[in-house]
Amino acid sequence: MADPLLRLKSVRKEFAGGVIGLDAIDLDIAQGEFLTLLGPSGCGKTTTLRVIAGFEAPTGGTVLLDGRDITPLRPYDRPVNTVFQDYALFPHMNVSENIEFGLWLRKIPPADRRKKVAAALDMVGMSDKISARVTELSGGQRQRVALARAIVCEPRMLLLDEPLSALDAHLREQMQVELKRLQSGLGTTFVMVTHDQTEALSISDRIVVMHDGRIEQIASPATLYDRPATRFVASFIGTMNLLEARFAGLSERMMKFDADGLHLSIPAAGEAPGLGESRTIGVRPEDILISAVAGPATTPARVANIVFHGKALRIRAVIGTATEIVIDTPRQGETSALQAGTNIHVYVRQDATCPVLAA
Ligand SMILES: Nc1ncnc2c1ncn2[C@@H]1O[C@H](COP(=O)(O)OP(=O)(O)OP(=O)(O)O)[C@@H](O)[C@H]1O
Repeated sequence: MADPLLRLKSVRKEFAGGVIGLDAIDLDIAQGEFLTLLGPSGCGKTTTLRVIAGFEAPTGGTVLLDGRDITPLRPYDRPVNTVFQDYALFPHMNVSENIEFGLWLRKIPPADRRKKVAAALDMVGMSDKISARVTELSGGQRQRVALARAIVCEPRMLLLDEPLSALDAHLREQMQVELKRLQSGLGTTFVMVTHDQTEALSISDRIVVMHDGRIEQIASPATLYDRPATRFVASFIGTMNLLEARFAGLSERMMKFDADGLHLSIPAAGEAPGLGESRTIGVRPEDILISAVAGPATTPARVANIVFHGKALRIRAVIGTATEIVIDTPRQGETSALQAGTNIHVYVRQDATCPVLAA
């Protein structure tokens, strides 16, 4: 990436008692991107955000903004603003006063303050609530006021810590769309923390998957889904069959693998393993297809159980010696007649992207 807006260079955070919050993180964030920090509880997402904001001083490494070392700067001296999980609005102030507060601190003249407050409220669709008390607002409305307050000072970067976690599922989905629209409209760099992979996949330009204070992979949502680099990422993003497969030879630039009878075909890249050598290969449940009849590429399987998922069925089946696989199949015709114990034939979709996974 040429000249990132923000660069974390070997950033390390060791807390009192020797807990490693961040273990030498390197991360470049581009101007104007929507970047999400994703990972399980305790992986270091919030610590990363707090280090960028300046609330937490790293115990090693540097934070650069536009190439300038901002590591020693206090939060309020950074052109960065944070939207907190609980919104942190001032309950004794009305909507307009909440939004205006930061402008007042920066000694912006009253007429300009009013204009900026009106523009920020307009951006979040809350112009009609300018004089409302924040205690009278719904969760979604408070979230919008918190966003307006954060963008009104035109930060270079907006940091969002689980900003939608207090909202119910329906409103959350609606706010995801609004957040993305707001970010593209402003062209401001957004860095968001979430542990919700669906949210991360639907909203982000790039996702940083974290695990144990380290970065496992940084990629676009589609790349993370199609080509997870490690077992951790593969099992964290969506559902993935992690199959131990033996290399069975090269054919027409494809590497053939056998996973307990299931045939896998992967474009040859790099050095091929030795014959019989084993690799972990990821196969998405929707890439395993069911056939009523046996064919040269199919593998016999026995249905173990079926879970109804609305328009799809999730089938657990057993192949080979005792390998369990998960299959997602549309609910239609013959599949709706399947039940536990049914013998079926399965094969992997030809155009499936089956990543070879690192440990
Ligand atoms: N102030 C602190 N003192 C000691 N340890 C801390 C402190 N803050 C965070 N940690 C530890 O650092 C690690 C990373 O914490 P962090 O809050 O960044 O994780 P997270 O990914 O944001 O988790 P969550 O999704 O639960 O908020 C955890 O092991 C946590 O217990």
